[in-house]
Amino acid sequence: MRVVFGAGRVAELPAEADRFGLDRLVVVGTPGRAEDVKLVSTLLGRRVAGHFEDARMHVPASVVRAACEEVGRLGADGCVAIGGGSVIGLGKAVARRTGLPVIVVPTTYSGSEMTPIWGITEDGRKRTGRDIGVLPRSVVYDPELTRRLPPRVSGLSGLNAIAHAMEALYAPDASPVTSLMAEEGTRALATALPILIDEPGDLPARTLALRGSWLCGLCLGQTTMSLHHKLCHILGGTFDLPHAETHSILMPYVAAFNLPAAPAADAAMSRALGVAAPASELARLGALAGAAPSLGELGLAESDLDEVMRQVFSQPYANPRRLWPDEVRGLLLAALRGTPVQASG
Ligand SMILES: NC(=O)C1=CN([C@@H]2O[C@H](COP(=O)(O)OP(=O)(O)OC[C@H]3O[C@@H](n4cnc5c(N)ncnc54)[C@H](O)[C@@H]3O)[C@@H](O)[C@H]2O)C=CC1
Ligand SMILES: O=C(O)/C=C\C(=O)CC(=O)O
Repeated sequence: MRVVFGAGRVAELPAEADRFGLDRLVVVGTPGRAEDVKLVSTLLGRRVAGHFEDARMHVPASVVRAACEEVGRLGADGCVAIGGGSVIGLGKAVARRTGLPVIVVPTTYSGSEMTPIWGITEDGRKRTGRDIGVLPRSVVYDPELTRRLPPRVSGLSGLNAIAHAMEALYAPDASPVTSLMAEEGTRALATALPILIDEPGDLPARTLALRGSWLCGLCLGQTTMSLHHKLCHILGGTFDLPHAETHSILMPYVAAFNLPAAPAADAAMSRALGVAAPASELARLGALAGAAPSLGELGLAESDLDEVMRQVFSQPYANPRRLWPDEVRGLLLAALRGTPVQASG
């Protein structure tokens, strides 16, 4: 995978397309972000065969089918996806179905561009998998493009990236390299996000945050995720809760639950966040970003927890602390009610 990183470097997109011999590209975007699609289309000029601007969160299968039909109708030889994790996810899903390459220009901090993980939602279930074929051929990170990203989207998607790092630190297949990336990615985002919430146009902080999401995304792609990602996956796929906000609300509870069972991860998170109690700091950052105070505020009901629990325990899952149903339900209830997170962890 190639990475082009730096302010103004989106101008190198045509050279990236030429490097792979792509000259019938479909530009993929999301409703409300027509200006991004226009910018990329203008840069790519004659290499653009058409557009598909209907990417949605959690990548509904119906949208994937529609995008693939359009790609086929246009005789495209690849896609350029510009946007957040939802757009990148659609680009990957199209790559998986058509075998065509995708080039990605990320504009949030989800980290998806760095992973071979695809996800598709159908009939109230989100399926995910790993396939090296969906990994973007080239990723163009340009902090200039993120200067008008709203503070809330910056904060919540940045916390989603920190969640990748936290779970990478206690992953069963963590390595010294993934742990270094996780700690440094967390430090970069935890430093940049409060600045961006106050000053969204701050270019050095934008650059630092993109660097952090690059590192955290790599961690996600290279390790096995645990309870936190499992819960968010279920809450997003089955209950349609918003992805990054769900991560932001739940992460402090999972940190308080898991980190005491993973001392090295706990120490790394403490160093990266510059505090003794990472869980409380993650809760503070979530509130600063504008996350709702509880999963209940997002619409999750206590009666939904039976289904969440059924799915969590439907197959074995990696986790540093043994999972007992009453403890997992207790964690979920606390997050659902917005009970103040325990200072431990
Ligand atoms: N497969 C993987 O490795 C991963 C996948 N994901 C997936 O990514 C999705 C969530 O991604 P997010 O980026 O959090 O959300 P998103 O892609 O839905 O974007 C959030 C909002 O930000 C807006 N936005 C994007 N760029 C903007 C800009 N430059 N200026 C102003 N507004 C802008 C979008 O229009 C949207 O309203 C989920 O579907 C999740 O499953 C997330 C992480 C990793
Ligand atoms: O949950 C995450 O942030 C990481 C992976 C995914 O979102 C994959 C997916 O569900 O699309």
